[in-house]
Amino acid sequence: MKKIAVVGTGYVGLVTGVALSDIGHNVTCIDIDHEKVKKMRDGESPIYEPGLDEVMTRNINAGRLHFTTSHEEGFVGKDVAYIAVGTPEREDGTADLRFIETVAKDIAQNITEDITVVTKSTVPVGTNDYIIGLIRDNLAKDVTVNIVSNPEFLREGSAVYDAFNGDRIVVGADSAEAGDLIEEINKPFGIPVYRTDVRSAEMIKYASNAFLATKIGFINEISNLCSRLDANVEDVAFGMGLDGRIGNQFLKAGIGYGGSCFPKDTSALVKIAESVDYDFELVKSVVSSNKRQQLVMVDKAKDVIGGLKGKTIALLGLAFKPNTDDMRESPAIAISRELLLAGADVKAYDPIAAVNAAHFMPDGVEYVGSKEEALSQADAVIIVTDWAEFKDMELSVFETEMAAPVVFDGRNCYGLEEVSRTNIEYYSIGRRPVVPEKVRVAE
Ligand SMILES: NC(=O)C1=CN([C@@H]2O[C@H](COP(=O)(O)OP(=O)(O)OC[C@H]3O[C@@H](n4cnc5c(N)ncnc54)[C@H](O)[C@@H]3O)[C@@H](O)[C@H]2O)C=CC1
Ligand SMILES: O=C(O)[C@H]1O[C@H](OP(=O)(O)OP(=O)(O)OC[C@H]2O[C@@H](n3ccc(=O)[nH]c3=O)[C@H](O)[C@@H]2O)[C@H](O)[C@@H](O)[C@@H]1O
Repeated sequence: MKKIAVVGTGYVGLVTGVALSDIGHNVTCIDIDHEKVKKMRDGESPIYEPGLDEVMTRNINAGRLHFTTSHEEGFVGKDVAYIAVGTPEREDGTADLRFIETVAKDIAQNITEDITVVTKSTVPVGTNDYIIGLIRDNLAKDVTVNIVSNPEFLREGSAVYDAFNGDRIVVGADSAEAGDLIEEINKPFGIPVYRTDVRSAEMIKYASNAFLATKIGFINEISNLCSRLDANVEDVAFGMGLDGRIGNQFLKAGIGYGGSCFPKDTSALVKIAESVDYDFELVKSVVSSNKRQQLVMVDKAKDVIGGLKGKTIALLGLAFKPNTDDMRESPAIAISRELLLAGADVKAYDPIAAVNAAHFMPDGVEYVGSKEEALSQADAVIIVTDWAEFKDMELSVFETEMAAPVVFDGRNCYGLEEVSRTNIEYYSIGRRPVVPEKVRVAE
């Protein structure tokens, strides 16, 4: 059992702290946000993440999980300090290391004995070298500090599951002793540990996210061809995925990826490349392809319903993916902006993310409390997020609530056969449209 501090209690820090306490370590999570810390002390997670409250409460009650806003208190007597603060995108696309730098100085000023610092945050190659220098230069006491890069691969919405069932744990260390310590700490997870040097570990994180983003971007481009060539992207992806070299994951075509990581990490990788005079053309085109993809359903709606001015468009789902309240870089933002710009009224519903959404979405969007309310009086609906509430609902809801249901499904939630048995005019990603007989006749 080790004594561990985790700095930053966002999606990564909180889940890391909770998981490390669950395997027996004594963990103190530090955050500067007093509101968050108050909630967490009461066993309430400040983020929506399935299963998190339960594991959190279990470990608080067992006396292994603590929360504080005080760096002084948080670092005292710790063997290890994990850094899990944000590294958001700057205006120019580079990663903003401000929060990391502050934490490095806080660590230097407050540690009382030898410590290993572990960087969980996603940081450009070379950052760990810079951070350890910053810590050593600012030390208040004569102690030894080592650094380990331990990038995180969890997905939002399944973060707790991923923490206990990841494919690998990457430990990048230039000091064998520090690497051994972090490997030992993680042993109870039973997840394979891959040891490498610090810089390679930093690159593994960016390369993994950029690769997954490329895979999504690729199938999205294929879906746009399928639409034009009357092929079915779901069948194409399935057929491709049967090849073990390709694999069937991350081949779901849709309205582009969003979230706090793929967009910022692809931009940062382009900038990392530029910093060493390399033009990373492939990732640059993934970034621009994704921006275009986020608007494919809006473009389709413009064509199909004859312009958007004065039309009411319902949005089902706002979060960038289901099972999260995270709105960062959600396609819903670009979609709403474009709809409003074209003169449409936008009525939006999300089962969980609506409160958060208001901070990210353009002004002028009306938020409603149910899918029925969003659909009633709408001229058309765009499905943005594939929440189970939408995927599993009876299609008759569209017919009951809308006078003439026109559905633009950005997540391919429904089978074409099933839709064909209804009166819904239906457009999805990379599949043929379904237009009921009476609409065709009227046209
Ligand atoms: N969100 C995700 O799914 C994943 C994120 N990552 C990476 O992990 C890092 C963290 O991401 P998130 O958890 O999404 O961030 P977040 O933005 O949700 O949380 C960051 C937290 O750090 C706190 N904080 C900021 N400065 C602090 C300081 N000086 N002392 C203590 N607390 C401080 C903030 O109050 C906030 O609660 C980023 O580098 C991100 O790229 C990596 C894998 C998955
Ligand atoms: O670095 C990170 O923050 C994390 O980024 C992603 O996780 P996350 O963004 O939480 O969610 P994903 O499930 O990867 O989905 C990202 C976006 O891609 C979209 N997506 C995903 C898969 C797919 O086949 N098609 C597709 O359009 C989703 O709808 C969503 O908008 C990675 O999957 C994690 O491994 C990584 O740790």
